[in-house]
Order: sequence, then C-alpha cells, then structure tokens
Amino acid sequence: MILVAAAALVDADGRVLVQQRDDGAQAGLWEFPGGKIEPGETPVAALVRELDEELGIRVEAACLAPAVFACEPVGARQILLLLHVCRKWHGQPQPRAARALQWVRPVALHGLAMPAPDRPLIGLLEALL
Ligand SMILES: Nc1nc2c([nH]c(=O)n2[C@H]2C[C@H](O)[C@@H](COP(=O)(O)OP(=O)(O)OP(=O)(O)O)O2)c(=O)[nH]1
Repeated sequence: MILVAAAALVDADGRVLVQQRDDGAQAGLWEFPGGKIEPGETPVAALVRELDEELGIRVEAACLAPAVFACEPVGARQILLLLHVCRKWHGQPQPRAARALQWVRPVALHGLAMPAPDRPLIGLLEALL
C-alpha cells in the first residue's frame, strides 16, 4: 500500500489547482499537488513538505483540512490517496516539479486525464466545494 497525501488548493473564485505530471508512466496526467508519505511522517506534514518542494508555497498545517480519500490499484500497487482541501497559503504556486499548472472549476476536472485514484474523488470534491 502506497500512502499519498494530496491537496486541492482552492482560490477565491472556487477554482482548484492541478499539475501535470512530467515523469514516469503517468506523465501527462493531471493530479493534485502532493506525494508519498515518508515513514514516520503524518499526512499533513508530508503535504506541507511536498507543497513547498513542488510549488514553492508555504502552508500552515491548520490550513490543510482532511476531505476525501480513495484506494485504487495502479498497476501492481494499491494507492491510498488522502485528499485535503486548502484555501490559504503563502506565495504564488510555481510548477517546480510539474510540466504545467492550471486552475480549473471543479466540474472541469471530469474532462481532465487524471490518475485512476483521483476519478472517484472528483464528484465528492465538487459536492464539498
Ligand atoms: N501527487 C499526487 N499523486 C497522485 C495523485 N493520484 C495518484 O494516483 N497519485 C500517485 C502518483 C504516484 O504513484 C504517487 C505519488 O508519488 P510521487 O512520485 O508524486 O511522490 P513523491 O513526490 O513522494 O515522489 P518520489 O519521492 O517517489 O520521487 O501517487 C494525485 O492526485 N496527486
């Protein structure tokens, strides 16, 4: 089981940030910023670290609200994806690790190519935001 923490950053217009993967078998897919939880790390601590590494933004742990999760097979592995919602951060997100970033309305996520674990989360996220 691979534990992954991710964040839906939501801007003042209700749009969500997604990034396009630049490497590996899933290159080209759009995903929420985040990454694997390291041994001994909490999901929120992993996210604070990943959001800094990937986007160059600073987020306070209290601003990461646990939202929805999914557990799906990807190849031979199971991914447990823990999605948080974040409405407050410091700095301007930059695509440090991704091919590109885009802000989209939650309904537009249905039209993006995303990893399998993300798909069941889109409708849930729409209902939450
Ligand atoms: N960040 C992110 N990863 C996702 C999403 N959906 C999904 O299936 N994944 C998968 C892709 C990867 O297999 C895994 C995240 O791993 P990663 O490679 O981005 O994590 P990492 O930054 O810790 O990378 P590394 O240390 O292995 O280089 O989770 C998503 O929405 N966001």
